[in-house]
Formats: sequence, C-alpha cells, structure tokens
Amino acid sequence: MIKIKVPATSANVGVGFDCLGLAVSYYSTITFDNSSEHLVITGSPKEFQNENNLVYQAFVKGCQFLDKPVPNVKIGIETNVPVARGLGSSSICVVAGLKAASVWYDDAISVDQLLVLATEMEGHPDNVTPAILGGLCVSFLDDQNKPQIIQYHVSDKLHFVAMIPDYEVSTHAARKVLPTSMSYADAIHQVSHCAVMTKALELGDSHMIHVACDDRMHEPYRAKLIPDYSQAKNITEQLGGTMYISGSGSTMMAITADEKSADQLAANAKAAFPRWNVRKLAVDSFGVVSEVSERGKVLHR
Ligand SMILES: Nc1ncnc2c1ncn2[C@@H]1O[C@H](COP(=O)(O)OP(=O)(O)O)[C@@H](O)[C@H]1O
Ligand SMILES: N[C@@H](CCOP(=O)(O)O)C(=O)O
Repeated sequence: MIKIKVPATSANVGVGFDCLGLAVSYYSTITFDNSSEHLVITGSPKEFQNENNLVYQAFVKGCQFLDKPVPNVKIGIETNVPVARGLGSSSICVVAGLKAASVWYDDAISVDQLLVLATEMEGHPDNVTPAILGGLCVSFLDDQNKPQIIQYHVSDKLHFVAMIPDYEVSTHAARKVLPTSMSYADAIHQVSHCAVMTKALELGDSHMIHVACDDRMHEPYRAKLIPDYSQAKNITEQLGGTMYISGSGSTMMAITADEKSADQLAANAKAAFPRWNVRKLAVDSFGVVSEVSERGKVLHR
C-alpha cells in the first residue's frame, strides 16, 4: 500500500496573489492499493467516487506522463481539510495523485517534474508548490510555463490561527469577482508590500507583517463574499494580530507573534463563531511525504 500525506496550504498570504503560498500543519492522508476492480474510492463524498475524482485524474496523469499503464486501484481518502475553504483541498488531490503514480512506478517522477505537472493541473503554482516542498514558497511561471520557485524561512516566533467558516467560497467564484486590470500605483503598492511581507515573515517582525499585509489585488473584492470578514478581522486585531483571506476564502488566517495571543484569539473566534472550525497551525516544512507498506510493515518512506 502507498500512503501519501499532503499538507493544506494557505495561498496568497494576503499580498502575494497567485505567487505566495504557505504549507501548514493540517493534513490529508490518501492511500493507494492494488484492486481487483478498475477503481474503488472510499472516504470521499459520493459525488467524488468516480473517474472524475481529482485524485484519480492526477494519478492517471502521472501514469500517462511515465508512459505506464494505469493500474486497477483502490483509493482511500482520509481528509480533514474541508473543501472550498481556501486551504488548498484541490491541490492536495492533485499532489497526492501525481505523487502516488510516481511512487507506484519506483519514484520515477522527479520533484521538478512533479511541480510542472501539478501546476498544469491546478492552473497556478501557489498552492501546489508548498504542498510539494513545504514552507513558504514564492513561485511564478517563466516564459516556458515552467514554475520558478524560491523558499523562504518563516520565523518560529509566529503563530497561525485558521478561522474556517461553516460555509464555502469556491475558487472559481472568487476569481470571477476580481477586476481585469489594476493601476500602476496599485501595482507599485502590491509589489513593495509583497516583498516586505516575505522578509517580515522570515524575521517574525509582527509590526512589519501588519503594515505589509495590505492587499489591493483580491482581498477588497473577496471580503464581500465572506459575511463575517470584518468581525473576524476585529477579533484578530484586538489581540495585535494580522489577518488575511487564506487562498480564495472562506478561511481567514490570523498571524500573531506570541502563543498567548494565538490561544486567546482562537478562544475568542470560537466564542463568536461556535459552528466554525478554529485551529492553531504551524508551518509545515516537509511538504508531501510518502510511505510504502506491505501487510502493515513499512518498507520505505
Ligand atoms: N476529497 C476530494 N475528492 C475529490 N475531489 C476533491 C476532494 N476535495 C476537493 N476536491 C476537488 O477540489 C475542488 C475544490 O477546490 P477549490 O474550489 O479550489 O477549493 P480549495 O480552496 O479547497 O482548494 C472540489 O470541487 C473538487 O473538485
Ligand atoms: N491564488 C489562488 C489561490 C486559491 O487557493 P484555494 O486554496 O482557495 O484553492 C486564488 O487566490 O485564486
């Protein structure tokens, strides 16, 4: 059996629209096993238990890339990461399927190839890159459509609290509300703030994180899709934290510089939104990991 563990990702990190992404300590585990039937999928909502399942599509893409037959397979999806909440559930599926195809055929897909294939499937590199590599990644597609990536360290001083609403925002819908162009002044604002944000996260400088995390590209438009945006932001800022919309929402991610504030923030958010999933998270620095086992015995990781 092949077991693939993939971290959730928080894309954009406020000011890095479509280029920044952070892997966080919230995981899905997906298993792949031999099967006598063509395809068996367990653990996923009924609507996804068919050939259109994104995990299976990515598995097929990986096999085809390697010019290998697509085997009969039993896929078990164990996921806590909710769908359409801005935590990269689709990237998890894509990365898991491709990685499993690679492991199935003796690790035949290199990390660089994995990054290219996953970006092709997802359409943008900001979630799949940290899901594969871990940590905070900045990525863009070069003129040959190849992802170019730099990883940043994130200071251990920082604490993250994900406030995950009990309602979805689909990435497709959240991209439709964005304007098609922006002014030169806004572009300057965005580039400068994004550059400062990466360094501020590396330093754990909560003041600079707060001033840098002022987005003009997507957050003002997407905030309207999240009815509780202002209240969540107030809860965060009352404790000196900084909040941004994770990916395309609906999750809002708070960053604080000390554990006590993170605990208090999580408690306040839970009290204000009892039906939400509020979780303290750390940065995941490994990205996707795999394990191969036979009759319960681990053969290799
Ligand atoms: N367990 C799953 N099985 C199959 N597909 C899934 C699963 N989880 C998520 N997906 C796919 O990912 C899509 C959600 O992606 P998206 O709207 O980008 O939200 P997110 O922010 O969670 O990535 C779903 O519509 C579905 O196609
Ligand atoms: N850059 C994308 C990121 C979408 O992330 P997701 O986790 O919501 O799928 C965007 O902002 O549209």
